[in-house]
Amino acid sequence: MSTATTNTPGAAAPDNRKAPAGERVADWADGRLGIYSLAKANMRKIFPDHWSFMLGEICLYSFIIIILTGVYLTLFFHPSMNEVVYHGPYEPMQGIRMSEAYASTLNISFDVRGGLLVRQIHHWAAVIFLAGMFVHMFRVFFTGAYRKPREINWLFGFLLFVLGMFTGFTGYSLPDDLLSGTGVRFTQGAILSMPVVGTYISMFLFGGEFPGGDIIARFYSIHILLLPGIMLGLVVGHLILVFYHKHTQFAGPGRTNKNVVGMPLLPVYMAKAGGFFFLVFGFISVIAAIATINPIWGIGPYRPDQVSTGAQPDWYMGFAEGFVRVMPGWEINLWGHTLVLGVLIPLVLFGLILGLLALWPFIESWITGDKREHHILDKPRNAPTRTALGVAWVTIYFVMLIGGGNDIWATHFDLSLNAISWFVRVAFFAGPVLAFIVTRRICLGLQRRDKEKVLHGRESGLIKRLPHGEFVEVHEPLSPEHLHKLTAHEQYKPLEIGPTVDENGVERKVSRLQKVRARLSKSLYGEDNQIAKPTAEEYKEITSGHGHH
Ligand code: HEM
Ligand code: HEM
Repeated sequence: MSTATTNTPGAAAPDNRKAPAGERVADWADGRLGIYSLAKANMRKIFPDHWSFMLGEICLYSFIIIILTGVYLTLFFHPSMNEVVYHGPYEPMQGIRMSEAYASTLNISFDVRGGLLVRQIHHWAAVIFLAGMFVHMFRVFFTGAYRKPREINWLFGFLLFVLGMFTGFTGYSLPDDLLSGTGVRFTQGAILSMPVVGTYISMFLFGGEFPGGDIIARFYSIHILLLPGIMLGLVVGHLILVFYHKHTQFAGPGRTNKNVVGMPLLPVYMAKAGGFFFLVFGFISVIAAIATINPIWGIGPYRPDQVSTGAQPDWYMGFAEGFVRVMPGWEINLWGHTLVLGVLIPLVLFGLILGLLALWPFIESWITGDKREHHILDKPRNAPTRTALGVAWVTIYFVMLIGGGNDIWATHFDLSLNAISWFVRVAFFAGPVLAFIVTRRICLGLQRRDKEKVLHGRESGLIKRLPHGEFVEVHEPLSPEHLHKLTAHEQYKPLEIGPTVDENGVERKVSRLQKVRARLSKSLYGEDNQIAKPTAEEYKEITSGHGHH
């Protein structure tokens, strides 16, 4: 601290006694912020390395890019539904009536320096952000990284995914072009289908009858402030928790549930991360510079009496759209009120299917009864039921995405729209079941291959002829490291209810819930769901020469 100095004010200290400038700045900052001890404790934090741990970073960097470009767009975008007549540089729109929001987006695209590029970067980054979150979420799912103690962080992440979807939706609704207006109309239909509260919510949100004059301004506040603000808080919380829990790692020699093997945060990880940020930014900018996204000038301003053909939401909303498109248009009448099941059921299913994923960590730990901490990741093949359930979920998602784009599939592949709707309806039920069975079999097959490798070594491709004429392939033994990786996973033992009568003949009460739990545990994690790992005896027996090629 500066109290140690003997300098009188104004008299410069001799140069050789001065600390380097960097150190003095650091000292100055530390005296006011006290960050030294915090940094010291965390700078050498170890991060394990695996390519799939980059996915969270892609989410982070695309989020930052979205915020940076979003701020630029706010400088020129006018969130107003007031009508104006267009007199800008885009000739085909001359004299056309449109909202100020649409006119200002045309202005951003044609007049503002770098405007079109920034708009495109913002939109492409949003598409990549959500794709990144989707893949990151499934990296976490398939490796079981959501298990204790990371369940809350899974929920934080899940919220980020859902809020990201709605932030994207409010964003692409802002330009008030024909496509975005169609999307808003779709949403109003979904809101109206809610019993009792639907009409009130719609009137409140739109400030009267659709489309009203308020929705763009309201979506604007939600889009640039409310949702990104919450998301920013969640991202910070998410990363603090990643720090606090420490990152998980895949099994390997020397890696246990109690340590982390990897590189220090500073300088190695920070340097990598910094470079990776610019790579992601560069990649998104190149795409934005060469691939048009949302050319709003092509379809004109929104008018409630028109709908554009091939109207598609961004990919992350296609799943919700699919439910509505393929659902039969059922309606029932209850006490003089119409209940639009054709929209209400899709709305409920949308929430249910997403909710199931959010709650999965809790459901799984309830079924397995596993309350231990897990810092070593599972290989997807070693948790066949979980992997198969995840693939079944993804299958529903993508089947519904096909449903959401049924018109595009029909026009591009010359197919009947009805045939596609029927395909999606059948696939909604059959697809996940099929995906579950096939995935589980593949996982078990891979487990069998791992066992085979452990016991008989790696196929070398060398064919040898034995003295009695038989041809055999030479198998090479695995390295100890490889052997460790293939055998480190633990195998679940399903929950047992145990004897219901004790040695004195007293019956123990077992609730129906406990029975269901034990049955689920057995059918999901029982013997049929895993290939027993080779035992040390088996390994010794085979590698000692008998039967070994
Ligand atoms: C704005 C969106 C998100 C950002 C910026 C983000 C960022 C990150 C980062 C940088 C990591 C550490 C590196 C890695 O494992 O990839 C991480 C880990 C994690 N993320 Fe996310 N994430 C986001 C969304 C999600 C979502 C949607 C989920 C799941 C629903 C999720 C769940 C997790 C979990 C459980 C971990 C800990 C994993 C472990 O330690 O192995 N995150 N996240
Ligand atoms: C997760 C966060 C966000 C997502 C997913 C997102 C997504 C989008 C999308 C898809 C659009 C439509 C772009 C187009 O015209 O083609 C948009 C528009 C817009 N966004 Fe965002 N955005 C996010 C955050 C922000 C933030 C933080 C700001 C400002 C601080 C912002 C400002 C704007 C503005 C002003 C527009 C209208 C201009 C235009 O459409 O070109 N956004 N956003």
